[in-house]
Amino acid sequence: MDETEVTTRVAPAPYGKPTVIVDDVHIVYRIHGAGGAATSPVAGLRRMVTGSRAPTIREVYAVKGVSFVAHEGEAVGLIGSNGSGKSTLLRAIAGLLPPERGAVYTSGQPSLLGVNAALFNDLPGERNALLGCLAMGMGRAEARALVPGIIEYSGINERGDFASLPMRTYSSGMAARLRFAIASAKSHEVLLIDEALATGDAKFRKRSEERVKEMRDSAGTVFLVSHAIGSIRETCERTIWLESGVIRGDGPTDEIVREYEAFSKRR
Ligand SMILES: Nc1ncnc2c1ncn2[C@@H]1O[C@H](COP(=O)(O)OP(=O)(O)OP(=O)(O)O)[C@@H](O)[C@H]1O
Repeated sequence: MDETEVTTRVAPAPYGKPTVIVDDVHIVYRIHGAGGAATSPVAGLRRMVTGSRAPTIREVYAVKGVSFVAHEGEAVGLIGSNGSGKSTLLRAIAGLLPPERGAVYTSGQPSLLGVNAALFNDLPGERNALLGCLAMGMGRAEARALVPGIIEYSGINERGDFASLPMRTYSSGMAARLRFAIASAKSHEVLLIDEALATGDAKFRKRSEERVKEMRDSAGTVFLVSHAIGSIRETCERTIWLESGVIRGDGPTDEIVREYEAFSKRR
């Protein structure tokens, strides 16, 4: 494929109604006080001579005119090189980053499950599970009833009673498992998962892949950002490939992954 060509082969699958519409979205980060390129000694000297001031805002154009539609019952993989804009796009879908141009329309409030999902390090896992359920809008009785199942599903107690110990005593994999278990205790219309499964071991990855499929099958829409191409293949029948903030491919996972892998080998 020509490097500038964009592949769009979304099969007319029997999906439900659109849940996420991303319409020509552009995202720009502005870093205040970054000084721009004029921080070199020569630029500094020029500023001394001319009396000009250093620019204080630097812009990073992270997403450049991205458009697509996702539907009920779809699991969509997001792949691409480091810094290609995957997390930025996910945060924009979650409503956490306002687009510079274009718009995102979603049915309901999407839930973003990321590596940084807010859990409290000084509180035990079981307390975090309760708070997580309350934060997702559940009543106290419902949340309490779900906690044992969450702990069981996360598997954090497989090597002792870790649920009653502060989260800071957990390995990063255990924390990731608990985070995923909390998020998946509720069914989401749109669930956005950013590398959250990556630190789990093989057994947990298998289990979380099954859970993603269940959510997709119960008419949710799941987006999965991952460098673990195996997980993308396993859970997503559609994949969007981003490169430098632009969609390079959007279609059946097998085809898009093949093109991405060929591209990665050429680099
Ligand atoms: N908070 C921020 N402020 C400024 N620039 C940012 C910020 N977050 C990301 N960027 C920049 O935006 C671009 C896209 O980053 P993003 O994290 O979305 O990429 P990614 O595809 O998720 O990368 P990775 O695979 O490494 O996680 C990069 O150039 C990055 O440096």
